[in-house]
Amino acid sequence: MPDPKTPAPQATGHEVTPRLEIRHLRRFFEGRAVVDDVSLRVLPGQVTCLLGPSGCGKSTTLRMIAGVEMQDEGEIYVDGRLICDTLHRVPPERREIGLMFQDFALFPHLSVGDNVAFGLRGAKDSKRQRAQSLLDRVALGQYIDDYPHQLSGGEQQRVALARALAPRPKIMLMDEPFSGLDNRLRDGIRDETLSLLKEEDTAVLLVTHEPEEAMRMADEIALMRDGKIVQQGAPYNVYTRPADKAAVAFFSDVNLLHAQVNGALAETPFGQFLAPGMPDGTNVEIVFRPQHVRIDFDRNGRGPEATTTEGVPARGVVQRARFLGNESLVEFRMDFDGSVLKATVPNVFLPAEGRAMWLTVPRNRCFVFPR
Ligand SMILES: Nc1ncnc2c1ncn2[C@@H]1O[C@H](COP(=O)(O)OP(=O)(O)OP(=O)(O)O)[C@@H](O)[C@H]1O
Repeated sequence: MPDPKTPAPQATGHEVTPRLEIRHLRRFFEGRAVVDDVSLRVLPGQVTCLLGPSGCGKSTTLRMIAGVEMQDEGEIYVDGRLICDTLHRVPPERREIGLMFQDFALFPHLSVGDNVAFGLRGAKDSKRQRAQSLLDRVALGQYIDDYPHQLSGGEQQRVALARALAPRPKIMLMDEPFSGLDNRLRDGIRDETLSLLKEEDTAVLLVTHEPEEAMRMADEIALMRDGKIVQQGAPYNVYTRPADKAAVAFFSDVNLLHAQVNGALAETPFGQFLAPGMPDGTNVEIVFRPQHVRIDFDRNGRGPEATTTEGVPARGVVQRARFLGNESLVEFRMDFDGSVLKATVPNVFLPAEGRAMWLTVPRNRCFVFPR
């Protein structure tokens, strides 16, 4: 058994002790590291989203924290106490960790109230009281004596949430918990869930492959790829200062320009881009999102004046324009090399096919990465 007094090695007197901390977790399947040196911390009342494409190792990470899977390397700490390394492990039921998965299963033969109270100890009255207060909180108080089959899918999901929260877990692990819900229900349930978890000061580690869900829910996003965390930070920082091209592309469509560095500058048809610290001859990709492309009208064969912040305009011809509801997507075939660049514009903007327009790329919205 790990010594419960063993502190997390980096804990100091001044910082808040993370509710959950994992250090250098590794898990191999058939010789392949599906979780490869993953470290992260979640503070009380904080939501961290483990975000990444299918198969990148998110669920395996969660299963190791829950204790249903054993890591090959690394340690797990709760409130600064070691609960699991490769030699010792606190069993899952003693980790004070709640689980909520997409395929939650309520007990069909138990009432809603008994489902919520299932993991509780103590007197019947106090268990019912706790169940009632949590059900009230998820707006299902009046269904305490009903049975799961009498509730809708979304309502059952809220019961599952109340059940997971009932024992007041220190940590809640959630694996795509909202993906089974239809869109109309999802936003409301997500927001309710979040406020309930914050109110209980629970540390949440939520796994999702949907960037919008992570942006909506997370205090911190840990972007995962091929078993590794490639970037970690507040949603705004991960979105606006992506670590690499794939990190940009995970959140939105991207446009790409290829160039070579000369004197710390990359020359393109949109003018020069700064490439600080990159040696001459480095092949780079300039990456920018369609929403940041500026569109200007053609003025007798010319575009707007070049500026240092916007660079040089390049001419393109509208190939296709579609209205997507909140925005319009316009695809341009560019004169300089025949490639297609995408631009999105709020609301309705549907220029005719074949119309010439000028595009510029604001420098503060571009990312220059070595290829
Ligand atoms: N028990 C196992 N035996 C062998 N390979 C496994 C096992 N469990 C997971 N894997 C593999 O490990 C990799 C990571 O799986 P994991 O379920 O953690 O990914 P994920 O990011 O959660 O994906 P998804 O979102 O699709 O669930 C996958 O390639 C998967 O096939």
